[in-house]
Amino acid sequence: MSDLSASPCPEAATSQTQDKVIQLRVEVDTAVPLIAWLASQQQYPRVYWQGRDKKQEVAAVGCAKDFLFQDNIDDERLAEIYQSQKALSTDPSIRYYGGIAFDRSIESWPEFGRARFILPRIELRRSSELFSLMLNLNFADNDATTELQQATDALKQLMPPRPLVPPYKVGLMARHDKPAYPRWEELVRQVTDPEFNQTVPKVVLSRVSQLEVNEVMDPWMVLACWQGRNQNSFQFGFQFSPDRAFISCSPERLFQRQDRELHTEALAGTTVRGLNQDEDEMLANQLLDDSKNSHENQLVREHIVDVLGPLSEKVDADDTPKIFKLTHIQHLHRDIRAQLNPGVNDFQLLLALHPTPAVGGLPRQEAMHFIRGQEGYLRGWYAGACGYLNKYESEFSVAIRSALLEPGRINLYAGAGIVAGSDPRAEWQELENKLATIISILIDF
Ligand SMILES: C=C(O[C@H]1C=CC=C(C(=O)O)[C@@H]1O)C(=O)O
Ligand SMILES: [Mg+2]
Repeated sequence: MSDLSASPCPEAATSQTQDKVIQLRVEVDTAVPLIAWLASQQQYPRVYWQGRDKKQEVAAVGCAKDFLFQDNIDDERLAEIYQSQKALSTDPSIRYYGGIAFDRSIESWPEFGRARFILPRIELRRSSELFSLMLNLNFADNDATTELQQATDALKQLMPPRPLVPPYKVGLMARHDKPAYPRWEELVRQVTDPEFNQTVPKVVLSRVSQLEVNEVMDPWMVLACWQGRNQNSFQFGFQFSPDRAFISCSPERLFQRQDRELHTEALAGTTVRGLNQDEDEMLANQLLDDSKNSHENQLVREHIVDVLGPLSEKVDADDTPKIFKLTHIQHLHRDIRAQLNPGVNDFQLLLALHPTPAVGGLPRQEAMHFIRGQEGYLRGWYAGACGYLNKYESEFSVAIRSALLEPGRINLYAGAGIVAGSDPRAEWQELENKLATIISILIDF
């Protein structure tokens, strides 16, 4: 790492290229525990990302460029800004990390905004077994001397990784669910009412469970434990200031794009895991045969195929669902692949695909309208889309199984797809099942 701290000089940075945004890289010859490294840094923002296949892992600190859309956001403008930012560099390795809120037409959480993307100042990336340290320089907004001074300062502030304190349970003082059960029951009844359901066949209702705690939790320690107990998921976190962090251990891919090849999926329909292999198998078979759960998944598949059609040369989706297993629950899952039309960009994909009927509903606008008016709390980045983009590849996960950590409070989010045949009690229990992994980490019971 000392190589890099010594190297940023204006000549090295600007002479070889006309690019305004450039990245300097050095290989790191020892394995670094990335979450522990991130937890010991003192700079903000702090970002962590690990893909579901575990091939790519990133910890990033500081920022060389920050796009925050706090009050309002015009999707076309967002796409334009990204296109012009992309034009500032020819380096395929430069990535912007960030997320969009579930509902960009209403207010979102402070700091996170309706959308926020950053070009980190420093990234530590693992690609399979190889580690590298990247320094991003942005000469579009700063003169060379100022930019290099800021970059050098950021490098000097880097700290070595400290071992994370072993898991401990928090002292829980109170828990508040919003909506609480009586309201939940009312909402499920409204959505399953035949007249409503005829025009709006699916609404994904959700709940925030606010845990009042008397300790300061290190979000990165919580994420590291969560990661240890939920291997089959994306893991990511965004902390823009010391007081708030959004972390997620989500099984759901919104999309992965490599050049024009797109992978997405329909993940919806849920049951618990069995206590032994036979019971687990039986539950999986019941899930595959269950009409309510099949309908939940089928609606997602159909919608994704429909919206990808105009953007793609070819779309291909699994006809029958498979089982996708997590630690405490199992889902129905269908793979969907597409060959995109030339020129389709990531923001077009984000806007077309998000929110999928696995987190919003169908028809999208009517379901969103219902959620906005009735759910009774602000989803913010829960069920939003988080990930990274660059010229040739991008990946986004749907930010479910997520938590917002604030001083004295942990907000846990869970939702369930409500369709004809949904029972309020069973769907409430499904929310609980979806929180089982994180609750088992946080609380002694
Ligand atoms: C909305 C969530 O889950 C979605 C993803 C998989 C299964 C789901 C379900 O069976 O209801 C949901 O559509 C959540 O976990 O908050
Ligand atoms: Mg469900």
